[in-house]
Amino acid sequence: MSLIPTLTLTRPDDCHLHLRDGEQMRAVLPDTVRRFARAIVMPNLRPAVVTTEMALAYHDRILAALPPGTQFEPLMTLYLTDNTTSTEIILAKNSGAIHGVKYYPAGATTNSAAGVSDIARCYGTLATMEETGMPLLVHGEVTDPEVDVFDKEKIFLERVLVPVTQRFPRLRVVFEHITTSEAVDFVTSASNHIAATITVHHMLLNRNALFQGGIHPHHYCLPVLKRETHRRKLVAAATSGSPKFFLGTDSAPHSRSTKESACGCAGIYTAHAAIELYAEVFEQVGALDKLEAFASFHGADFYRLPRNRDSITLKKESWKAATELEFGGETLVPLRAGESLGWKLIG
Ligand SMILES: NC(=O)N[C@@H](CC(=O)O)C(=O)O
Ligand SMILES: [Zn+2]
Ligand SMILES: [Zn+2]
Repeated sequence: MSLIPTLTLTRPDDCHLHLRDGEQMRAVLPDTVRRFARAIVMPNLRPAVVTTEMALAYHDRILAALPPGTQFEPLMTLYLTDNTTSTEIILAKNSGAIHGVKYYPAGATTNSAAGVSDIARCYGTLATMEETGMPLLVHGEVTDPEVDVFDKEKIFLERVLVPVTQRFPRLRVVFEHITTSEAVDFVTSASNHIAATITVHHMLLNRNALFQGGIHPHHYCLPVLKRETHRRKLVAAATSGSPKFFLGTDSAPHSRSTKESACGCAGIYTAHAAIELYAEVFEQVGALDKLEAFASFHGADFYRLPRNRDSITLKKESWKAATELEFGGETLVPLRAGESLGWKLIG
């Protein structure tokens, strides 16, 4: 009998993932496929994935890029714009391949220029989403330049999300990559069809990580890292066992040159060690027994998908993350580059 602890889980799903496209997608996809059965794939390509037809074409490009002999189901999303029609929502719903519609406030994050200028313009579309049960996936930050960058999520909640959920009380909503204690409280007390994803980087790092001994572009993402009190609240929510919180890495690859720049891109790459890093967070608070539900059950249940049937196994063994990874002719720097991790994927 081995004395080294192992952890076997139902194979998890990543409910918030950026796969990019082309050669870049081909470079990062194997990391996700090794760990996850399915992922909710974000539509913020250039050009944005605004129609069902574009989403289905992207779906097929992902399948064509899978490493031979592997199984993976991309769960597609549409990119909401001021001009998204109810007809498009119904087409998306009927396709069976599109599982959510992503709301980026215009200018809030990477490739959000084509996003929504004023959510009131989308009320007709939201009504159709409410009727058809199509989830609204939300990047919840205001773009008002007078709002402090660390308050953008909290103010979005007050100004936009609370009013929208009151106006459309049956609308299914995923508040993506939440970072604040206010967001945790809102989701906890909201109705059952309002849920949230939590990234591993927002649970591992507080905002000091941006400035430790100098500026760290590879710790820059949106929403930006928050103070320690918020980090703790996210860990408590993720490990609480509540079905409203589930795994969404928001793994967001950018090349080294676009991150290490005078105006660096937002996004942290975690797909190379995603479930291993979540295991580290859950272990730190003595909640490894809550990891499987958070990673493998709550997201599937929210999206009304069958739970996965196969499993993955992690072993308590130290290994070093690569210092950089190939990224379609360039390189990218993953989280923990060149540093140790305590859990290793073994099958
Ligand atoms: N999270 C990020 O910092 N970046 C994401 C976009 C997003 O999820 O907001 C990206 O596409 O790079
Ligand atoms: Zn986002
Ligand atoms: Zn994202």
